[in-house]
Amino acid sequence: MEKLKSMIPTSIQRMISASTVEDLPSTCSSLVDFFLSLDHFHNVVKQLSDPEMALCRKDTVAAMDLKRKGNECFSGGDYAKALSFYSQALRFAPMNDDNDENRKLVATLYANRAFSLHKLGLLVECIRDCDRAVILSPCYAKAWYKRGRANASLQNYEDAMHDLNVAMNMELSLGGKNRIKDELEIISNHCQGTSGILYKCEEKKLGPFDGSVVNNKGSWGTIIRDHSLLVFGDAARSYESNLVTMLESYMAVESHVSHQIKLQCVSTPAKGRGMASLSDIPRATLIHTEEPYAAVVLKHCRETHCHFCLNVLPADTVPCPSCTIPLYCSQSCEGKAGGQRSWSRTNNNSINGSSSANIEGPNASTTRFGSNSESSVTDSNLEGVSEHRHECGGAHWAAILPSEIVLAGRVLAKSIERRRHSAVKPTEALDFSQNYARMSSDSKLEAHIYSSVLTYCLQQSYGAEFPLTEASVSKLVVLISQIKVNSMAVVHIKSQETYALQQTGKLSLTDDFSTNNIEQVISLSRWQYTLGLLQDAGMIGCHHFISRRPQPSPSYLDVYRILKYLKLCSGLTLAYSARLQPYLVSHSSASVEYRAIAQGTYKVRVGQAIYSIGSMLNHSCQPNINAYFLSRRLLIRSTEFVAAGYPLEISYGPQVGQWDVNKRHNLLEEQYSFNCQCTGCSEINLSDLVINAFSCPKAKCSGVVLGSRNLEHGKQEGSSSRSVPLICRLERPLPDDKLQRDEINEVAHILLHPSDGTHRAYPGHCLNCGSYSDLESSWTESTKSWSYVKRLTDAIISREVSIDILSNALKALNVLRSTMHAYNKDIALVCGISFQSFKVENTKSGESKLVPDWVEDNLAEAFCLIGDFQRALQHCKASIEILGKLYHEKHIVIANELVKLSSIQLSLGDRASAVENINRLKEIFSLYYGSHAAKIVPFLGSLHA
Ligand SMILES: C[S@@+](CC[C@H](N)C(=O)[O-])C[C@H]1O[C@@H](n2cnc3c(N)ncnc32)[C@H](O)[C@@H]1O
Repeated sequence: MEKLKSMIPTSIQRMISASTVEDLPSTCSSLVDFFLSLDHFHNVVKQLSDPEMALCRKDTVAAMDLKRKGNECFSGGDYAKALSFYSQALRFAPMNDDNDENRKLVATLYANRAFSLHKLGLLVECIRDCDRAVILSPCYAKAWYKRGRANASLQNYEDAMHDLNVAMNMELSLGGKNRIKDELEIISNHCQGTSGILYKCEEKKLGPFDGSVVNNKGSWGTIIRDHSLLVFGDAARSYESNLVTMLESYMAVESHVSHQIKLQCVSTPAKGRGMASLSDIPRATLIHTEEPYAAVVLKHCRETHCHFCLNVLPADTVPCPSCTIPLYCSQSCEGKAGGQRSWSRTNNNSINGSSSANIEGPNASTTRFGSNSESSVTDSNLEGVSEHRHECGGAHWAAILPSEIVLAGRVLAKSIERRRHSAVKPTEALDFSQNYARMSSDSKLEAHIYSSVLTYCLQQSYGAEFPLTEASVSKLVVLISQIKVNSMAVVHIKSQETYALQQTGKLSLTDDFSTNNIEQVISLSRWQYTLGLLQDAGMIGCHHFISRRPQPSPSYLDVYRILKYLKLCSGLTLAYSARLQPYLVSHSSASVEYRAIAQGTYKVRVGQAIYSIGSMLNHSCQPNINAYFLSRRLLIRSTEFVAAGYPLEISYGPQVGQWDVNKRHNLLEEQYSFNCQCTGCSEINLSDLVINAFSCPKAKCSGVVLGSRNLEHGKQEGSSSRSVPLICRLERPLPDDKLQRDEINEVAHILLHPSDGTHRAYPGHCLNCGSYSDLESSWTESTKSWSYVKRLTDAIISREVSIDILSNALKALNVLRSTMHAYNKDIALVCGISFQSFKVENTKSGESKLVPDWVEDNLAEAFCLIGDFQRALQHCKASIEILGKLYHEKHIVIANELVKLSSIQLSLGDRASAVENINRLKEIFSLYYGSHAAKIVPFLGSLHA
């Protein structure tokens, strides 16, 4: 694209740079004329849209080669790698209905993958792959046999007997028949011996990593099907009861949208249209939910998240039938996304009157065990329109162009298809605002280029319905600018935890164990399975796991790696960390202490989507509603009481307390091209005053010393025609502290009306007592101190925290405390804030990338890492205290800190305080997520003292 851009004549570039929406017909016309006469343009679009030149075409040779590699790995015992090769092979394998050879190849690949999944203990996934294999090849004995084995391990004896009987009938070899007979006998004996309820696995036959339950004590196993979890024994019971308790405790909070709440579109001069409710809304009310008009997975999640529902992919991914790019979590999602050609939808599973009529077909609404996504994606959003069909068939433009351009293509394709189906005008559903005039020259030019290219690509699917004319290109330019303003990032919540291991004061954990590939293999059921395994079988499970690793004698480091590898959910980790301790001590030369510290949640952007109502919500740096997502479904919940008619506003990212007003404005201007007019920005509030402020040099004075930057904002506000704003809004009382409301009001008055009073706000002077502070030297000192903090950050990231680095950081903290104001946000971060906030950086390719804004670089974290939980506790408390001043007391940031605090308290055996904090954090999580808190923050259910 860069080359194409550089070839555009300067005159056209200038014209585009100065254009408004009204000029688009002429700018697009000039550009289209130029492109049509340019060979390079024709080459580019041909490469992008011609299926014959596509890089993502199906390829039998590649599929066969990958299958061979998979077989080699399987024979060599590397099942994780084998799984990965078979999945790759499936992506390349042609899946057209009319070719028996292709059908056979795909069936074999699913069956082979099922064998690998079985070896890895992923039984539910194994069954799903067997289902797929028998749909394609109903007489495939191997697939029936493997499904029978997996069903037996899951205690589905009836299904297991049925599958094995079918396999027996189809198996041709005598040896094979005998093996199946043996299996049938074992199952039948177990069923008789246990009345078909209790199944004692024989470790010899069904070893832990032969895909069966490690349960050599003969204890109970449980499967919680509706949550797609596989938990065994005590783990299952405790998980189940926690889940029930959690769900019960949230019953009080409604779990569906209140019918009384009717939203209406309102308009204000400052922000344009927005949404408000016709009636009062109590806090924590679910106000609205909706499926996207169109959505797209972000590029960095393509290999890890379902391209339709956006959930994390399981190990048994389903590829697109017609190209090699999209991956789905199930055939149901694949069917909804709608590639060009799919396998026949007939269910061939009625062989021998099969009772296992659970074979997943795209028409089936759920699989037997349910996939995490199935239940959350409704059919109502489909309206007969498939999202991927126009991109499919082998052309790779959708894989190359930036996500927001692909999203624009999807929106347009949907409107064309809707028109085909119901005579709706293509523009009718797209009544969104745009900010074209405020876009930078570069963005305008890029929008023009991408629109021309996309028009050409879409033309391949829609021909005369979307011809390559300036009208089409201009429509797309507007659409792209609408998407820039109105699309929402689909964000999923993740939890995180730190493992702490102490060995003679210094911690040195260089993690050479690459988890990346394996992580993709591990699904939730696998974590739970292994967790159940560890808990149920105690250390035996751990031994088994470790014995699979190359090291002859497992050490504490192995356990650390395993925990990291498994990414166990923090609460449960806490629960069984005590069990690991004796193991760790007995297996390492030095005394080792192990603790797990829950770190709360952080957000990950997985997709970009357009919502009919959600995209109309305006922004506020002090939002009164929370937007969150289940799969790709948007949910809106009030986080405070909102009076009828009062605007409902989400945060597009920045919030009061997180950044000062200037930073917030810059970000909103850069990313969304508007100048924020929210209440949080038009009022002066405590956190904006102190967030970057210095302390008063006079002892015992808690006044604020502002730098010139803080004052600049005040002057800006003062120069506007606004009157002195009310500082303390009714619904948001400031914390009752030394800095009283009167004082804030007074400061605001001074800032906004400098000539009115006797006081003047000068940089470097305390607003309370007027004492002068040398900000120049404060800056120098604090800059030096930050460098020590930075070193601590690096040490934590590399897991190499030494006493020296830590003590220097502590000294730096003291300096910072004496120069910066007590409520300075950065000090809170140093003290112990652990939430990871992410900012979006735009790379050169125009694709957004997530980078950590502030990693867990703090003292509480560092003290956890070296095992000094007492001091970690102090710093964590200090952090919460400061954050309490900057945010309102029920802010999600506080909840995240409380997770860590209660986790440390549990580690220290202070149960009473932990319970108090756990209750506080649960209250906050339920305010933000209501009845979905248990689903979104799964560790809540198990975080109990
Ligand atoms: C997603 S749209 C919201 C709906 C939009 N107001 C409309 O009329 O269609 C985002 C746009 O609304 C306006 N907007 C939203 N929040 C704002 C705020 N806090 N201050 C000023 N303008 C805002 C900006 O023009 C922004 O580009």
